[in-house]
Amino acid sequence: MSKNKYYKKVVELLLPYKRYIITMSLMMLIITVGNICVPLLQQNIVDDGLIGGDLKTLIVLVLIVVGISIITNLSMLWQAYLRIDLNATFLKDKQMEIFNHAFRLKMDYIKNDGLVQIIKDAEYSLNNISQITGNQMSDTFVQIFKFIGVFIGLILINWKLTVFLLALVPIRFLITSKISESVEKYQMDTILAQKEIHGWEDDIYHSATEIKLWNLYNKKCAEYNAYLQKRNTAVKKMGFFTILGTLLGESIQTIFFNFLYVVGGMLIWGNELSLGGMLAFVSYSNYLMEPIGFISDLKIVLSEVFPAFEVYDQFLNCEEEQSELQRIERISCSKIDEPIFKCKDISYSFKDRNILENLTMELKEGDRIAVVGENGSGKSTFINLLLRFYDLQEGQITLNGKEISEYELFSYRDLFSVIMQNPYLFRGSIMDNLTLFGENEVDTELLNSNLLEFIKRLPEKYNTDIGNNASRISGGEKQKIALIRALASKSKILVLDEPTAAYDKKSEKDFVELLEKCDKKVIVMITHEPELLSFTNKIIEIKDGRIIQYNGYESYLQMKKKKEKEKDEYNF
Ligand SMILES: Nc1ncnc2c1ncn2[C@@H]1O[C@H](COP(=O)(O)OP(=O)(O)OP(=O)(O)O)[C@@H](O)[C@H]1O
Repeated sequence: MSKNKYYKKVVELLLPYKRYIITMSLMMLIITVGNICVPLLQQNIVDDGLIGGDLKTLIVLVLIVVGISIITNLSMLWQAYLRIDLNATFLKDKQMEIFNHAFRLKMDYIKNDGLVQIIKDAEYSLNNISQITGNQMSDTFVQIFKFIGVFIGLILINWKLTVFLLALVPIRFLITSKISESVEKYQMDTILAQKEIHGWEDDIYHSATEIKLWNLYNKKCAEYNAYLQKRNTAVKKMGFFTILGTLLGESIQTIFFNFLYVVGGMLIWGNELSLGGMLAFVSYSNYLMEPIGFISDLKIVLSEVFPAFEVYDQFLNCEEEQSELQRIERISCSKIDEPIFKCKDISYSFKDRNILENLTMELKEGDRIAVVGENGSGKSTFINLLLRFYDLQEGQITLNGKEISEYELFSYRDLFSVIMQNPYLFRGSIMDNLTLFGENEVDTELLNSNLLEFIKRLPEKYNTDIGNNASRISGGEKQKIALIRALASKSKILVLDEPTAAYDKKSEKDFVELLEKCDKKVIVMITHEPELLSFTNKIIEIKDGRIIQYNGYESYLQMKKKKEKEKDEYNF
């Protein structure tokens, strides 16, 4: 992004908060007027009051100065409150933006980086970006107004001294401009190092058990140390250059400030300036120096913000599954009662590796389909295409005659109830998970099913708190709750990926009994369990990217036996 684009971005980001900015500017205007008046009054206090010996004038002038100070301080307080409010509101709005966007991202991004890392990276950039509504930034606006006020005041006292002081501005700007280039570079290094840490942490948080089992604690500590070291090196360099910029600027300022006495003395001796004027000028020149410092340091602050824009923009540019416009334009699936899916010549590959080739098949009411195949043959890939987690690369899938991409995504997904290989249960009670916190109605028949027998043995029954990621119940119990949750939903199609992997034999039988009674119009399951295969009326085997279809378990078994016999004969 070019520098101009960065500045445009700052304006774009602040535009929705213009009411805050206008009110804050009004406050600043009051402060500015105060800053113009006070040095002039100060000059009169010394010249007319102190040196002129007029007590009444002195008291009146002092009271006016005190009054102005009270008004400007109250304005500052109100302005500071608005600034805090703006910063908090900006952060909240942007965090919601991150959450909304992250959850709508295409599955590819989520599978590659993991949602935790995506959100953490974006939030880290946001924290840097939020400096544009933070203290330094809005203080800089205060300082700009202050600068204008004090500048006018000082010009009125003596323009020659003011011009001398202003010669400082280009020198200070040149220094910060050079320094900010280094700050920007090291800020980008810091963000990239932090991204690596987020990815690493995401992996570590999911592998606590393995780390203990394999005694990897020391190794992982060393890895963490190396990552933190890398980030800290960048942070330290960035911090060093930031301070260097400020210190160099302040040193130049001090030199100018001291030489002010020399120039001022010459003007007093030449009768171009009164002593009161000189004293007022010196004390208020500090008010001019402060804004100059602030404004030039702003460049350094922005050089910390700009690299964060880059990373945040990359996040925002990641494609969503469905845009708002698509949501409105697409057809709703809510009226579909009898779904018929036709898959025609579907091919799918990861990079250059073909997974599925010219897959053609049909799913319709009454189908009880098992998808079988070796590990890595593409069973989950097919399910992901059906659920629109992956975009089709070749071929088409139609639902009741229309391409599935023509349907509105959320209502399309409502057609399905899915149990993934490793289902996730939310933190809460068993009942919370069965009803999805009140979203789902679970009828008594399902609640009384044999599969939920285990709940009766729990002291708190359905109110049992299952802990984080169902850590307080067993793997089989978790799968059972996930199944009942799926069966309770009003969806038409049930998709199951190895649904009984953690079941005992009896539970498998209970499971099949339950499926026999369920009202789902289509059931698709990835399984190799004979008990489940015998329940199905169609078996689809994925082999070398292609599919072989069998009309039920019997024909599948016969074909398997035939092939084994042929193999034996060949070997013999
Ligand atoms: N995001 C990905 N990037 C690259 N390759 C992938 C990705 N996801 C899956 N694959 C590969 O695609 C192949 C098919 O994966 P898929 O998960 O569909 O297999 P599967 O038949 O469901 O396997 P399993 O029975 O082991 O669950 C695998 O070899 C896998 O390594």
